[in-house]
Amino acid sequence: MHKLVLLRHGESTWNLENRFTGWTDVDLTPTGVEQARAAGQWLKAAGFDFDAAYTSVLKRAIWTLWHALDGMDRTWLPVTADWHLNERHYGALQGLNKAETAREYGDAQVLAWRRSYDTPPPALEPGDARSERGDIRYARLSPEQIPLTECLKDTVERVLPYWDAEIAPAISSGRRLLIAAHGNSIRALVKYLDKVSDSDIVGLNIPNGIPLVYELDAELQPIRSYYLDEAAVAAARGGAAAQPAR
Ligand SMILES: O=C(O)[C@@H](CO)OP(=O)(O)O
Repeated sequence: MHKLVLLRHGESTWNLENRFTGWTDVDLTPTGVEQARAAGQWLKAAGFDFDAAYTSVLKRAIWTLWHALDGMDRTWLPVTADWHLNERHYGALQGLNKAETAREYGDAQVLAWRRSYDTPPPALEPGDARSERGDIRYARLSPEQIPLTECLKDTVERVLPYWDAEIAPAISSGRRLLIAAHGNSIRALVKYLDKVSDSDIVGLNIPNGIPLVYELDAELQPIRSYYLDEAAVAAARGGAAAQPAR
C-alpha cells in the first residue's frame, strides 16, 4: 500500500482579505505559518515520513511546505516546485474581493466561477498588468501555456499530465510523497483519484493546512482517504481523544 499526503497551503493574506487569488503570488499570514507548522507536527506525531515533496511555484504553497517540513525536522528532503501544481488561474477576478464581486454579479454567478467544473471566470487581457506572461518564473513556457483564466476542468487538464509523468511513477516506485498545493489543484487531484462527478465536485472544498491522506493500492487506486487533524493524530496514538466521549 502507498501513502500520499496532500496539503493545501495555510491561510494566505488574500484568503484573509477574501480576495480571488489564483496565480497571484501572495504570502502566508502568521495564522497560515502556524497551520503549516502544526500540519508538519501532526504528520510527525502520527508516524508519517516522506522521501520527497512537491509544491507549486507560488510562495504560499512553498512556505507551507517549508514550515511543515520544519515541523517534521525534514527540511533537507528533496523538493520539486512545478507550475503544474499552481492554483487554478482566476482570470480577471484575480485581486477582486469575493463578497463585493458577489454583490455585483450575484451569488449564483460567483458560485459558478468559484466551484463549477467548466465555467471559467472572465479572462485577463494578455496586456493586463496582472498577467503572469512577463513573470520570469514562467520564462521557459510559451505564452499560450500561461493561462489568462481557467475553470477547474482546465486545471485538471494541466495537473493530470504532471501526475502521470512525475508523481504517479514516483509513488509507484515506493517514494512517500508530500504535496503542498492549492485548493483547486488539490480538488483536481481529488476529482481524479476519487472519480468525483462534474456535478459533485461543486460541493467539495479543501481546508487550509489540514493534511489529506490517501492510501493507494498498487494500481494507485484509493483504498481510503482522510484528513489528519489534531483529533486524528490523538486517535492514531491511542490518546484520550481516541476514547468515545461520555
Ligand atoms: O482565490 C483563490 O485562488 C481560491 C483559493 O483561495 O479561492 P476559491 O475558494 O474561490 O477557489
